[in-house]
Amino acid sequence: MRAGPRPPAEGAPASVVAEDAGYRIDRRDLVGGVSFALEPGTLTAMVGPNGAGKSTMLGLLAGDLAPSAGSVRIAGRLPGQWRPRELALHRSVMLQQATSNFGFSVAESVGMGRLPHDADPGRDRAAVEAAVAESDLAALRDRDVTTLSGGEAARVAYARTSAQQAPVVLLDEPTAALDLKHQEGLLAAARERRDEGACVVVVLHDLNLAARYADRVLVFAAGRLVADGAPADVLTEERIEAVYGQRVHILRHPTSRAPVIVPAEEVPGPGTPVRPSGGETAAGR
Ligand SMILES: Nc1ncnc2c1ncn2[C@@H]1O[C@H](COP(=O)(O)OP(=O)(O)OP(=O)(O)O)[C@@H](O)[C@H]1O
Repeated sequence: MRAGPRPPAEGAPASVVAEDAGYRIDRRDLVGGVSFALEPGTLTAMVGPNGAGKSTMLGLLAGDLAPSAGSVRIAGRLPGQWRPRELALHRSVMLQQATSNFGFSVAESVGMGRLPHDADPGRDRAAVEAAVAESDLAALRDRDVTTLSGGEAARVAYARTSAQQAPVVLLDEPTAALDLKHQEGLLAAARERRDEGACVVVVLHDLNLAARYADRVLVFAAGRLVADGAPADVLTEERIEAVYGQRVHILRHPTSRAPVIVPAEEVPGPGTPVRPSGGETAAGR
């Protein structure tokens, strides 16, 4: 059994609240006028085109960036009201560029997620073992982290976040480097954290993963929150085209009925002969 976050008490404050939050650099609003409240026991996906402000928003939620307008509260408190270790116990963050800790093994690197906790060898070991198993890292546990592939390193970064067992879990494109099976595994693990009562926020580019795993989708465009709601309500053909400039069709997943988003443009199928644009083929010469 994991000793994860407990379900919230009745009347507990929302896990994270952004109120008219903004972040400005060089007279440009990277994020502006964003408001939402995320409850414990929910999994929220933040989606939107490159440069829309998702990572900046995650940095604000984490308390790593100070808003230049409005406010962001974690469990009712402003970031400045947390001591660093307390904050690390309360929220875990997986950044987009997870760095490798030179000279450490996979198990040691995952164990770093336990640093904010009071050392309790039994509990720490159990948390690390659970996180190693959850991210399918048993066969790699003694490997030097600097020798890992990109996807393996991302799984270690997620496992470290998971071992932290924080009630707020913030993940920035955690599946970007992962193969199909490990993408599903990671989001299923994130959903388990949600079921244990955590507030999970995940930045995703894959709208199909967002549609299948998220309870709620926040769509960002040009630093603004342009849609907020259940995946089927938010991920419509019109909105995706407007936000991404890409025409899509929305199909339905055969079992879950979740939206399945596919680009509208045809591409040649695998059996389609590729004709040379002109002149002779190499074989015909
Ligand atoms: N330190 C900075 N100085 C200037 N501009 C920045 C800085 N950090 C981010 N930006 C810009 O702010 C915008 C939002 O960046 P952000 O990383 O939040 O976007 P994103 O939605 O996460 O994008 P992606 O999907 O490409 O990861 C981008 O245009 C980016 O170039």
